[in-house]
Amino acid sequence: MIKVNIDLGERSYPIYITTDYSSLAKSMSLARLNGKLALITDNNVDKAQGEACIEALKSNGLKVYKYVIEAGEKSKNLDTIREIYKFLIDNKFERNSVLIALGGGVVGDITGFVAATFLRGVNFVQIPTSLLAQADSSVGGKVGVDFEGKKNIIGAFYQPKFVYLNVNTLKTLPVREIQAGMAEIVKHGVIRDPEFFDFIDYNVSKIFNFDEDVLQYLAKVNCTIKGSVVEQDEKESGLRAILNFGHTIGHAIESVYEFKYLHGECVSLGMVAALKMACDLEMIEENDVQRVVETLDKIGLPVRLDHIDVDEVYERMFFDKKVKDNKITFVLPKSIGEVIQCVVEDEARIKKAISHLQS
Ligand SMILES: NC(=O)c1ccc[n+]([C@@H]2O[C@H](COP(=O)([O-])OP(=O)(O)OC[C@H]3O[C@@H](n4cnc5c(N)ncnc54)[C@H](O)[C@@H]3O)[C@@H](O)[C@H]2O)c1
Ligand SMILES: O=C(O)C(=O)C[C@@H](O)[C@H](O)[C@H](O)COP(=O)(O)O
Ligand SMILES: [Zn+2]
Repeated sequence: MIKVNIDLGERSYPIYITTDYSSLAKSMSLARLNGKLALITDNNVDKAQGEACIEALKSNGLKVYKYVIEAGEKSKNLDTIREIYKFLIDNKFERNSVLIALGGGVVGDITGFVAATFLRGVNFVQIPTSLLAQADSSVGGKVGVDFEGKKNIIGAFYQPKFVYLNVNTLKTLPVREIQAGMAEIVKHGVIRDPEFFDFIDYNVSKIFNFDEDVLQYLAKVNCTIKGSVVEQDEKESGLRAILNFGHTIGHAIESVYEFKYLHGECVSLGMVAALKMACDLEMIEENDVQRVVETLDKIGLPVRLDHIDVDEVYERMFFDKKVKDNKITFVLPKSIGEVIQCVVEDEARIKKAISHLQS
């Protein structure tokens, strides 16, 4: 088992990178979590992973209350939150209770938000089962839901007690979801680590063939990159916004197309648009842009769309959390491994970047 620590003072926690559920019960004891347990999952994950995970928890003699939501982004809203609150109240959950998120980013974001707000905060554990959740959403404490078509507009920062990352859960994940998860991994390489970017590019086929060593190394470096950014700026007052590379345009595409495209797919498109904008601004070499686009393409991620409604996407970008005084801050790469934050006010330039996505 590999351990990565996220150092946030009294909110510090370990990420355990494993290949099965056998250390889960021990991890619960180590974290001194012995209150009532609610496992929140979705219908797909429940079918694929529920039994093995619950069996592992029960080996501590723990009773597990399970709540299953419908899979997909459309569940990431306040209606689902309300139903989970009712479930917890009906089953008399108390302050020392533990909410376990078993699933992808949707389950993690929802469960974390309930944990942050129910009884003003109960214990929270992340067991990420999608590649995207293992590489990104289970780490760093951003939790929340979408509202009226706007992404993550209601939420909190709330850290888990630990993250239990079993790379073999990926074996039951659909290929399209693995591709989507890879977008956030490529993002980490582009914003912080050129060697890691090369590693990803070189190992694409091993990743898709579930090579345990490659997957564990991938998870370790990802969590270390994301963790180091979060450690320096937990509440996103500055540096952390670099983790939003590709998300300004990406989130807008996600909302405009009403979640027809997966989050990771939209991040891929958003990264391509940001790279093109940086190239137009002569900040990055064309060659670096091409390398990232080729890697995304090799993974099977979208790098353009048959049709893109440039005006709609532009309007929707103004709900981004990086908007201040109606001006948008973009995260733009200078090279593979380095990004800067930069206000871009020129509407024509922004629209040109979006229109680069039209095939
Ligand atoms: N909090 C953060 O920092 C953060 C970071 C990145 C993304 N996000 C959010 O995460 C969400 C996307 O996460 P996601 O891509 O994991 O989506 P998801 O949670 O919808 O999971 C993707 C799909 O895979 C299924 N699935 C997950 N694990 C499985 C497994 N092991 N076997 C079989 N099926 C499995 C799910 O049921 C779902 O259908 C978005 O809402 C995004 O905004 C949050
Ligand atoms: O952890 C972060 O910080 C991120 O920005 C990671 C993103 O990949 C993630 O999609 C996040 O949920 C986006 O946050 P938002 O604040 O732009 O809604
Ligand atoms: Zn993201």
